Amino acid sequence: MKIQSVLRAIRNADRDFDLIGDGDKIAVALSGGKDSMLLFVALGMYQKFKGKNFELCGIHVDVGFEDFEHEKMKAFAKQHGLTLYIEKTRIFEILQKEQNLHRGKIQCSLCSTLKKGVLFEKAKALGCNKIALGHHGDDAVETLFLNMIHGSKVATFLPKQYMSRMDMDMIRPLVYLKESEIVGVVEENGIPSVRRVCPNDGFTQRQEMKEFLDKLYAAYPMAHDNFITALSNTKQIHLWQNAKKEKK
Ligand SMILES: Nc1ncnc2c1ncn2[C@@H]1O[C@H](COP(=O)(O)OP(=O)(O)OP(=O)(O)O)[C@@H](O)[C@H]1O
Repeated sequence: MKIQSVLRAIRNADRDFDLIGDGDKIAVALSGGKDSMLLFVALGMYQKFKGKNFELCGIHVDVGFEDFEHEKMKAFAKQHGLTLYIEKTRIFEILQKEQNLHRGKIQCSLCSTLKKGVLFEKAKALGCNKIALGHHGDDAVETLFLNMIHGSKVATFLPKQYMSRMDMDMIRPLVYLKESEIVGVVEENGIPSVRRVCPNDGFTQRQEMKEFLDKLYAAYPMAHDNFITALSNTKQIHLWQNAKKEKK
């Protein structure tokens, strides 16, 4: 896939979900992974589209892992003329505390909450009104299945979500892309990603779900596009109306 196709996918998501407006100041949440690195450069290019007047910067929350390749990330931002802020934290130290461990493992949910707090605060301090995350279509489908399995709910994250507590929108401009398309485009365009250093990496429920869905797509290839399309097919939702439960 060419970078132009990524820009088209971003433009379509922007049009369909009203992601980016005139005068926005957007902070890309940069993990260093392929998705957010691609999002950062692609939004830098999208700024040059006609009628797109918004400011852009990147924020990386440094969790405190040893061996994280900050220099690679900084060099990448510099090469593309993008402004990057790195927020140093002691999140990893907090995660490793005995009382915060779950069955001897650090908790992804706590890590995510702490990172989000730092991210929002920095974005607010910089005067940003939107935070852009690197989630894509496959992430949305995985979230849907994880919510059904573990939370008895048919729900996934939204392409645009207003966070009232912080008075800030979270936007996900890559929702129309699949992970395989992102892998292709970052390879073709030499977009780097940092080495993964989180000890939980590869051992999460999300990773299991990814592997489960890959098997399902191998058996039913059409399911891949259909699942993503189904997420916005709101006219065709048929769920049970339980009058007694709804009264509660
Ligand atoms: N340390 C961080 N600092 C800033 N943003 C982050 C950080 N970690 C995650 N994010 C944001 O949250 C999104 C989802 O997080 P997740 O942990 O799934 O990302 P990842 O798979 O490690 O990397 P990526 O999605 O960038 O390939 C990222 O795309 C990024 O926008």
